[in-house]
This record gives sequence, structure tokens and C-alpha cells, in this order.
Amino acid sequence: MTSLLTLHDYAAEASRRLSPPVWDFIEGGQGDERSLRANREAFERATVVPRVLTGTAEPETGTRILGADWAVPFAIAPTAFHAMVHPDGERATARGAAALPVPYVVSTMASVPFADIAAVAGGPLWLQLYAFADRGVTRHVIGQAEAAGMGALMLTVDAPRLARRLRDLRRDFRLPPGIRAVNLPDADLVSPGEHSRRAFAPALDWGELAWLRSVTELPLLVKGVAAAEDAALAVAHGVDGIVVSNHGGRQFSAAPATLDLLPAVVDRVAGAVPVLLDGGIRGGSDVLVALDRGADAVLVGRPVLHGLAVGGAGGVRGVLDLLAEELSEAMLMAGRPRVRPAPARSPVPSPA
Ligand SMILES: Cc1cc2nc3c(=O)[nH]c(=O)nc-3n(C[C@H](O)[C@H](O)[C@H](O)COP(=O)(O)O)c2cc1C
Ligand SMILES: CCCCCCC(=O)C(=O)O
Repeated sequence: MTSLLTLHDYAAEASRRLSPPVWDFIEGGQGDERSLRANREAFERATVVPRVLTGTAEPETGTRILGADWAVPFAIAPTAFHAMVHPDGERATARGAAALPVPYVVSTMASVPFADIAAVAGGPLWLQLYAFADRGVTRHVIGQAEAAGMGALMLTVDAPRLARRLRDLRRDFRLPPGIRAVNLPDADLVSPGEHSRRAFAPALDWGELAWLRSVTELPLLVKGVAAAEDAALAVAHGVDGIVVSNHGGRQFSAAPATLDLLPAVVDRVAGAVPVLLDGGIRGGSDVLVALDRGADAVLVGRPVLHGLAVGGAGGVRGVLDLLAEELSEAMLMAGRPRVRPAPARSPVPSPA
């Protein structure tokens, strides 16, 4: 194996190990993939002005989000069907995350039961939630997450259905045999895109948040916010956190880079709730750039799958340890002794 000194090294090694259809499912974006590229380009042109003589020897990377201690200001983004990448699926991901530990946002479309993931997790475990047309299905998923002891719900709001991803369409991508969304009442689905058209709630509105509040007491974040106006509406509707995301460029190719959207969202939210960002984080300096522009923490998607492909739980741990080490070095070199404290849980009441 080539030496794995950067997250890009993990990606290159993963591309050699995964089948071309699975690799393309992971890497692809919507349409001409402009937003996928934009996420990276924004980080590639971003800089952080170093401060000097700050007396920093050992930066403190820890933070506190929604009442839980995080060893690092990053978490694993929700990604579906880890058993496509490694036979132990999300169990291996959770084991890899447990070492540091790194918080893990488990996808509704996990290929391993939530309870089994929770059994090996070592840090905060949240559920990413898709809202289904049949609210009974949504309730079923929430119930299993609660039973597994998950600490928060992250509602994905940028996916009325999975978008047209040309790489998948060209390959007529199907889930490999035996890969199932085991936490759904009807776990057998073959084509993710087709299933999403049939099962996802097609016309979500802000009312969904009030309904979710009526069925669970878990803190509620929304994932997929781009516009500052929507961030303000989310706060007004009483969310506990916001994730600035364009779904890793997988939903709408004209969506701006998330890093470019972040400052306006942070400005509008004005500390009412934590603001997280994902899309294009590929190194510790990227994490620091996002923090510098006002994010309280970030989520990391594809690199975790690359680690999983390279070495199961050990590969995930390798990716997360590397990111933590790079972040610590970036903070040291930039003269940032600690992560700015995130807002405490939102005091904003839900609108009637
Ligand atoms: C293979 C794959 C599967 C994904 N599955 C989900 C999912 O089930 N739910 C969700 O909200 N987002 C999903 N996402 C989007 C990620 O949560 C995240 O927004 C994105 O990957 C971040 O960008 P990055 O991969 O550049 O870090 C998925 C992304 C990938 C690459
Ligand atoms: C109906 C299956 C949905 C899989 C969702 C995965 C996802 O969000 C993605 O971006 O891919």
C-alpha cells in the first residue's frame, strides 16, 4: 500500500479497491457536478491569516456542541449504505470513530441496525433523518434511533428526492445484492433514486419541524441550509442547529460552495444556535478555514468512506486521526489556541 499521508492518499487507495459503480456512486454529484467542484475550489483558494506570539504550545481542539463534549470540532457526515464499502458496514465506521472519539451522524439509510452501531460507538451518535411521505415510516426510524440512545436528529432538507446523478444513470447503478436499508420497515430497495421518488416526502415545508417536535424530544438540526433567509427561518422555527450543506454537490449543480455561503448564514444566525458546515473538507487546514469563517464544527463525508474502503475500522480511524493531527498543526501554525465556544442549546421558543 502507498503511504497514507493525506486524505487524498486515502481517496486514491480507495479508488483502487472499490468497484467502479460503487466508487462513482460515492464520488458523483448532480448534473455537471459544478457544486461538487465548487466546494473544493472554495477551500483551495481560502486562506487564514496567522496570528503570532500567542503563547500557544498545544492547541485545544475540543469543543462542546448541544451539551456534549467533542474531542475535535468535526463529526462524521451521514452517508448511506456503508456495507457497500466494507462488510462490517457502519459497525466498522463507529468503531473507527470511537477511538478519538469523533461524533458520528448515522444515515437513515444505514445498512446495519442502529442498535448495533450504538453498541460499539464511543462518542456522540446522532441520526440523520429523511422525512418520508408516510409519516409512520419517519416515526419508525425515530423510534429506533431513540431506542439506540442517539442524542439528536438531523433532518435533511435538501433532498425532496435524490437528484439525477449522471454517473449512476450511465451505469444504471443498483445496490449490490444483500445491501439493505435495514432500519426502514421495508428494507429492500434496489435503486436509491427510484426509491426516493416513491418514498421521500415530496413537498416538505417548515410544518414538518413542528410535527417532529410533537413526536420526539431529541434536539433537532436541519441539514442542507444554503440561504441566510432559510437559516433565519430555521432559527425562528426553533431548531437546535443548522448544517450549511449542498449534500456534497449531489443534489443541485448550481448550488454555491458551502464555504462561500457560510459567512452570511453565521451572520444571520448571530449565535442563536450552532452552525455546522459540510462539503469539501479534505484536510485540517480546511477545518480551520471553516472555523475561522464562523462554523462551530464541520462534517466530513467521502473521506470517511475512503478510510472504510482502505482498512475498515482501522482505515476510518486513520482518516480521523490524520484530520485531527492536521487540525492541531494548523491551529498551532495559525496561532489559534482553542476552538471558539459554540452557542449553548437554543433558547429560542418554537413558533406557535
Ligand atoms: C455516498 C454518499 C452517501 C450520502 N448519503 C447521505 C445520506 O444518507 N443522508 C444525507 O443527509 N446526506 C448524505 N450524503 C451527503 C453527506 O452527508 C454530506 O453532506 C457530504 O458528503 C459532504 O461532502 P463531502 O463528501 O465533500 O465531505 C451522502 C454523501 C455521499 C458521498
Ligand atoms: C432511497 C435511498 C437513499 C439513499 C440516500 C443516500 C444519499 O443521500 C445520497 O446522497 O446518496
